[in-house]
Amino acid sequence: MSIPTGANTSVIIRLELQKEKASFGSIATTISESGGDIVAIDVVRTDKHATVRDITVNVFDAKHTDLIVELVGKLDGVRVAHVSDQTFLLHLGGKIETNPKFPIKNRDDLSRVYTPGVARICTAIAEKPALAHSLTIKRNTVAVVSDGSAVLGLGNIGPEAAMPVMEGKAMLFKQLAGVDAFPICLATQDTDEIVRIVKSLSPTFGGINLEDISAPRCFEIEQRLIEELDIPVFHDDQHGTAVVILAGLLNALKLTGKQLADCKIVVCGLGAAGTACAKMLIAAGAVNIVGVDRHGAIQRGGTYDNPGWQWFAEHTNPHGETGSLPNVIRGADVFIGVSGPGVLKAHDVRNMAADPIVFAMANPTPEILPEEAEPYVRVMATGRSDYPNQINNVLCFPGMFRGLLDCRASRVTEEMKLAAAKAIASVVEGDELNEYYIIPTVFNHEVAERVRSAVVAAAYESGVARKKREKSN
Ligand SMILES: NC(=O)c1ccc[n+]([C@@H]2O[C@H](COP(=O)([O-])OP(=O)(O)OC[C@H]3O[C@@H](n4cnc5c(N)ncnc54)[C@H](O)[C@@H]3O)[C@@H](O)[C@H]2O)c1
Ligand SMILES: O=C(O)C[C@H](O)C(=O)O
Ligand SMILES: [Mg+2]
Repeated sequence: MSIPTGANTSVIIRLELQKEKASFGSIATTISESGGDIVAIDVVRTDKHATVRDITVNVFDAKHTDLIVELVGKLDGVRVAHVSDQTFLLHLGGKIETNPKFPIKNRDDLSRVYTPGVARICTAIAEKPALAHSLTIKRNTVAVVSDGSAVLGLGNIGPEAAMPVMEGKAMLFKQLAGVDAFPICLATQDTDEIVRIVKSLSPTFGGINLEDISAPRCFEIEQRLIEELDIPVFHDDQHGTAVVILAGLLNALKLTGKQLADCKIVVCGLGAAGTACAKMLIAAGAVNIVGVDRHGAIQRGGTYDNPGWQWFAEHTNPHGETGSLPNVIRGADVFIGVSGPGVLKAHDVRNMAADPIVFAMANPTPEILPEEAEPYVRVMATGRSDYPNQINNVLCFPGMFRGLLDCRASRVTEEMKLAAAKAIASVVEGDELNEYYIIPTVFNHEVAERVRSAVVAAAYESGVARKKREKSN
């Protein structure tokens, strides 16, 4: 397969050009010869002798920007006045805000939304707490809670640095499924304290989306919150990721004609995402999974302190494979990476079975770049939006919570997750399915809607929906 590579971000380079000396042709050539893609040119001002232009250029990273700026700055009659990064610009002041549903226009309105009218609503809820679902934001609002301990693949970068990711998730909740989500980043990584804080916050919310909390603490935090709260709790990096991986794999296997039960699947990175993904694949029928972390493969029958790794020791590696990733990847049909950048090498992919499937999902930098895997791989996916086949939990969490909130489910069930995976896979149908299109894009409106319907149906079947089922005609 041949994979188009994408630029990562765009910068605006402000140039001052001396009309007599500078040639715009040579600027454009310099930028494009150094791999930059000019997407817009705006004239800022111009006079008899000089012109100032903003050139918007798609670039790969900061180093690439520096190279382009250096080369352009050396051209005759050109001065680089300023460089701004579009991604930073769009984060100025954060990405979300609160908006009232209607304006308070007069005293009458004021006395309804606020004192004294609001007191009647408070009293009604105090007498019947279930009314919070109909008379407050609870029924449409989700907390996106992180402690900043496993932010993307960037690691333990802390709560302030986690905020942009959580704000981004909140935007996606709203845009894709109409769910109001609040980013909440906590200044603690203590399990007991996180459980206590989230429980205390829960009256405001209809659901809790845990995000970027590292393994193994994430397992206990999620489990305790599920047991102690009456609203659904969902650790996105575990279950959202597992759902989308299964969806992508079901479709990729259709292309290769292989059966899940016959495949050797190597999962690399046995944290939140890797553990949940292996559990889900086994629930869906996988038999031969080998889990690998930094120290190598998890041994069948071994003893591990980490509860996730202990699960691998009890349920995976049926043939007792040993060694590091280059050893166990031999003959594998599928590689699933949820570890860190650059872990998988091209020669590892060459040693896989025929028609290898590689899901390199570490963010922002995958285990292997598509262009490196290209000569050897049959189906390739990453977690990023700038390559084909984006396998990212954003395909799951908006529709999942839309469904949970719509039927007032008390918790997330295994049946819901499996149904959600099948729903996502079903969006790519028939002839549409090919190596570059195994999974729908984030912008396909069918995705959240199908996931929502699948989750609601599964909630009623398993008896966890608390809203009366609406009669269908
Ligand atoms: N595409 C998606 O939707 C998606 C979803 C969740 C997580 N992820 C990515 O998966 C990665 C892990 O996320 P997580 O939430 O499970 O984090 P985590 O901290 O819970 O687990 C990460 C695990 O990977 C292991 N690891 C790190 N580097 C490794 C290496 N070089 N070789 C082998 N193992 C290694 C760690 O030891 C740890 O066990 C991150 O890069 C994250 O961005 C992607
Ligand atoms: O945030 C993402 O893009 C996906 C995932 O939740 C991750 O942690 O990498
Ligand atoms: Mg995450």
